[in-house]
This record gives sequence, structure tokens and C-alpha cells, in this order.
Amino acid sequence: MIKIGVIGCGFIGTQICLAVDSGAIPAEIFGIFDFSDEKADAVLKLFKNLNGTPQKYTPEEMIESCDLIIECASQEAVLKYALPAAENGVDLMVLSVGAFQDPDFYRKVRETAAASGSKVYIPSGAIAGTDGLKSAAIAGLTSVSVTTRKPVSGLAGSPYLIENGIDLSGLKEPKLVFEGAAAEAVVGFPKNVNVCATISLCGLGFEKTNVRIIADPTISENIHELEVYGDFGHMKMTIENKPSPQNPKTSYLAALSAVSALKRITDPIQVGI
Ligand SMILES: NC(=O)C1=CN([C@@H]2O[C@H](COP(=O)(O)OP(=O)(O)OC[C@H]3O[C@@H](n4cnc5c(N)ncnc54)[C@H](OP(=O)(O)O)[C@@H]3O)[C@@H](O)[C@H]2O)C=CC1
Ligand SMILES: O=C([O-])CC(=O)C(=O)O
Repeated sequence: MIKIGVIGCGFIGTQICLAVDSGAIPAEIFGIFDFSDEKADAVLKLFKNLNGTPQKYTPEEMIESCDLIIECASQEAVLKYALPAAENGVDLMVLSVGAFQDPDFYRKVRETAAASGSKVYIPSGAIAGTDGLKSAAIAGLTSVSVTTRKPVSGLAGSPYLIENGIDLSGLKEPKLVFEGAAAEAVVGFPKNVNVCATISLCGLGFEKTNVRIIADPTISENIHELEVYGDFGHMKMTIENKPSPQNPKTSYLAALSAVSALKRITDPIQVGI
């Protein structure tokens, strides 16, 4: 059984731990880490210890002892721990994909993982269509765009809104709050549009992927619309995600995609990759 270390004990980290502890995945949670000891302790209390008994460790200790590190914390955590994991030949799953908008960092992680023989897994997250987009990219793409609509509570506190003095309180109608390249979107909305980073990596890159972010007080879902043109034809995909009960910024599907990726990693048969 592979030994897993989880960085981040919020919504996604908790769901991953529950899925592994249920025995449905041939893996063991070796350790967990969060800035907050209380959050880590709360997750430890949920374990029935069906597949081993996890403990709190530092990320460095988990990198020493685990086969796979799952980052479900923040872009800062990716910047801090992706290279040490790759240097140690440890596989990594990344949810805070926006950290890869820095091309030098992405290149270094890729080269280091290639040299040590480790893998970096990026689940499809809160969006669908990455399979078709990757296939379409083989023949050539002419445009890729993502429109994200979220309730106001899901966007609140984003650095872009604060830096640009955009106040959403009392909003009655949908409002376009950002339009531009994915490279800028994932920095300005680091907890909202990691999906755009994943789409960038599958398609045209961070500079050529167009992003629109709409604050919409009339909806309760996190909605992502993907539109792609290329030699393959035209693709349109809309997903209406239920936000997680614990974190309105994050859709339930994001956690499910991490669990599904874990199932694929540990399964000898790969379907629809
Ligand atoms: N790829 C995708 O499609 C998606 C990606 N995401 C991303 O996945 C990540 C996890 O999401 P979610 O579980 O909802 O987030 P939560 O905010 O619920 O949980 C994240 C936890 O990690 C902690 N944390 C942040 N940075 C660090 C660090 N460097 N070391 C240790 N702990 C840290 C946070 O602490 P604190 O609260 O104190 O910061 C928090 O307790 C987020 O970055 C989110 O933006 C989410 C949805 C979709
Ligand atoms: O969960 C979502 O709908 C999208 C999200 O937060 C992200 O991509 O960071």
C-alpha cells in the first residue's frame, strides 16, 4: 500500500482522508499537516483507522517517509514543498495548481521530477473537459476561454478585489470583476480559479488562456464554462458545482476529483485517461 502525507486539513484534505480511511483505496494515510493543530486534530478524530493510523508530522518528515504527498493547502505550500518532494523522488498531487503559473518554477519541478523518477499529478479538480482539451491540443488550438461565476461569498477577500477596491457588498446583479489572462487570474484569485491553471496546462498555457470571473448574487453554485476552438472542432462545457459546505470557495467536485485521481494512481487499469 502506498503511504500518503496530506498537507492541508481543510475541506479537500478531510475528504481525501475519509476516502482512504474507508478502505476503498489501497493506500494508507501516514501523516497529515496543517498550520492549525486544531484542524489537524479534528481530522485525526474522524479516522476509524481501517488502513493504518495516521499522525501529525511536518511536511519535511512526510517527504522523508511517504510515497505520495498530497497538497491541498495553498499555492504557497506548492512553492515550498513541490521541489523537496521531487528531489526526494516522492510523488506529489497538487490541488493549488495556480502556483504553476510561474514558468521557471514549473520547469524546475518538471526537470527535478524527471531526474528523480517521481510523478506530479494534477487532478481535473472542479472542472470537466480536461480529457477532451488535452486530445484537442495535439492537433492545435486557436482559443481557450474559461468563464467562472461564483456567489459573492465565494469570491470575498480575493487579493484582486482588495487591490482594485472592488466592493461586492450589497451586489444585486451579476458583475464582471475580472477579464484577462489565466496568469493574472490565478494570482488575483488564488483560492477561486485553480481550474484555470489546470486548463492552461492542458491547452494553450497561462498567457493565452482567457479568463472571465463573474460575481453573481443570483446563484448558489460555482459555475465554470469552458470553450475551446481548434483543428478538432469546437467544445463547450458548463459545470454547475455545489460549493462544499465547509468552504464556499471550493466545489465538492474538487475533492471528489482528488479521490478519483488517487483511485486511478493505485489502479492497474486506466480508463479514460
Ligand atoms: N484544482 C482545483 O480545481 C481546485 C483547487 N482548490 C484549491 O485546493 C486547496 C485546498 O482547498 P480546500 O481544502 O477547499 O481549502 P481549505 O481552506 O478548506 O483548507 C486548506 C487548509 O490548508 C491550510 N494551509 C494553507 N497553506 C498551508 C501551508 N503552507 N501549510 C500548512 N497548511 C496550510 C489552511 O490554513 P489557513 O486557513 O490558515 O490558510 C487550511 O486549513 C486550495 O488552495 C484551493 O484553492 C480548490 C478547489 C478547486
Ligand atoms: O472549486 C471551484 O469551483 C474552483 C476553485 O475554487 C478553484 O479552481 O480554485
